[in-house]
Amino acid sequence: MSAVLDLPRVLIVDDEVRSQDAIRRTLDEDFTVLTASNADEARSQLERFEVSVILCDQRMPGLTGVVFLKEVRERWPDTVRIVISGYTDSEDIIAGINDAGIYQYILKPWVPDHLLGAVRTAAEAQTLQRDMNRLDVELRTSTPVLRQRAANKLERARRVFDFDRIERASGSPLDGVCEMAARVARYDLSVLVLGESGSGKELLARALHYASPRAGAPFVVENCAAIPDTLLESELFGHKRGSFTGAYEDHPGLFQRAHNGTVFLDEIGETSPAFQVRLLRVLQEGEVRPVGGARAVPVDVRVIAATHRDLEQRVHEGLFREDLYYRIAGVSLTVPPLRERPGDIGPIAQRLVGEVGAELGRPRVALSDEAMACLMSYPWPGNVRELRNEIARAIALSDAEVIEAQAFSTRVLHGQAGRSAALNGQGTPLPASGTLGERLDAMEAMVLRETLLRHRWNKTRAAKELGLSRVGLRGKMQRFGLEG
Ligand SMILES: Nc1ncnc2c1ncn2[C@@H]1O[C@H](COP(=O)(O)OP(=O)(O)OP(=O)(O)O)[C@@H](O)[C@H]1O
Repeated sequence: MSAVLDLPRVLIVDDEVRSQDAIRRTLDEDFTVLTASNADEARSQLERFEVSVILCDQRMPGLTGVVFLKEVRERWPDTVRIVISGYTDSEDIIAGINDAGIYQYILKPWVPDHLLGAVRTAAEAQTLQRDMNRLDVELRTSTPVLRQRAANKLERARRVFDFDRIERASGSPLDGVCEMAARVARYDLSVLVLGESGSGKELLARALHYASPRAGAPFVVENCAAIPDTLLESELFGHKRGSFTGAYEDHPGLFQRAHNGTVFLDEIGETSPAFQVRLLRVLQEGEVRPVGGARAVPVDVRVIAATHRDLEQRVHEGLFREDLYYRIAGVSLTVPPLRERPGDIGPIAQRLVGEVGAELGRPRVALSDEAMACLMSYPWPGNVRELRNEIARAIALSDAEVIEAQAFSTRVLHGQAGRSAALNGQGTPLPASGTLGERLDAMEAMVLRETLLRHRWNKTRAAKELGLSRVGLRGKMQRFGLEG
């Protein structure tokens, strides 16, 4: 470990000691570097130290980096997550970008300056988030200068998480939802956000928090479906040292960390009856009793809960406590699924291209008109999250700065096929006129391009799939002007 202990901590998880050393040498001057060779070692480092950034190799003994980082997101949400991977792992990683909340992925062989820059930016992002969480304390206890600084930071956070951050077309059904959320923000009512998975419930809850008088105190998120009951209780209400195996020290719990702020309880509909009783008691009494603790601790939080279920129906079925339902559903807001507001797809896609492009180091990428039309005609069962994943995938798989529709997955192209007579059964646009030879040529060019895209322009693999020799494939690529 580096000698200077007050530098931000970075944890490298890699089973190859030589890679660990190379990364350590790159980061050593700016960070306190910790290392782990496997998930168990990484967990014990995370339990012992506050880690700003975790850099995890995608290939780990027993599990993938992305799977491990999902766990890190749930248990240590403040640690910014970066994955380092080989070229061939990118599909897996793109699929996990949202689930594991990966801040960035870095391809091997990495360039030292690039790696250092990425980790510095990640550490700054973590500091900003942590600062925002501490604003409340600063505002209440510090000198006028510090108070002013804290107020400025809060103003910045308010701008970042403003309702305008929720992209939508003018006249979108979301206008009414945001208006209502902005109105209830100033009153200390509990709010229940309903909507399909990936539709933007958390984004709405965050905007509501930052528009509320509690904005200076933390906004903390717990996904109630992600962890088993007993862990959920200790996550939310805390635990005392020794209260169960693995409880090595006192742990304050999210309700305490969110004191004066907002707790966002995602997927509340998935909680067990036993947990619902405990949560109800906390909300009624305004105090939490850590697992294994004798004393209750007073907490003042606003609860925003969310679910993709019909919670009223679950109450009728006896699966959700009625008294808890009325506690958490002071006001209900519904985020409509993306397919019910197709006008929003365009503005959201534009924003996501900008955001994801910047994250992947491709700030100038844009969508072709045809690609945009393709996105707009797909029903998006996974809502904005699916749209974001699709855009991330297309950017990563395409070398060009203008993303064409062919860079999308066949699922999305296929969705377009269902609604357009000009498309064949593969979802590939066919020329509407021309001789049979010309139309077959156009189709052949599309099949070649689609296959090459999927194999990231690896000619050996594309030729193998198509039953061609490499030379044969190269000849066809030249004929159709395809370049990789
Ligand atoms: N209107 C929007 N404008 C821009 N980004 C959006 C919008 N809606 C959602 N997103 C983005 O889509 C992703 C999913 O949104 P979010 O996490 O808020 O959905 P959710 O409904 O809470 O999902 P889940 O219930 O599965 O947790 C996030 O990256 C979010 O920033």
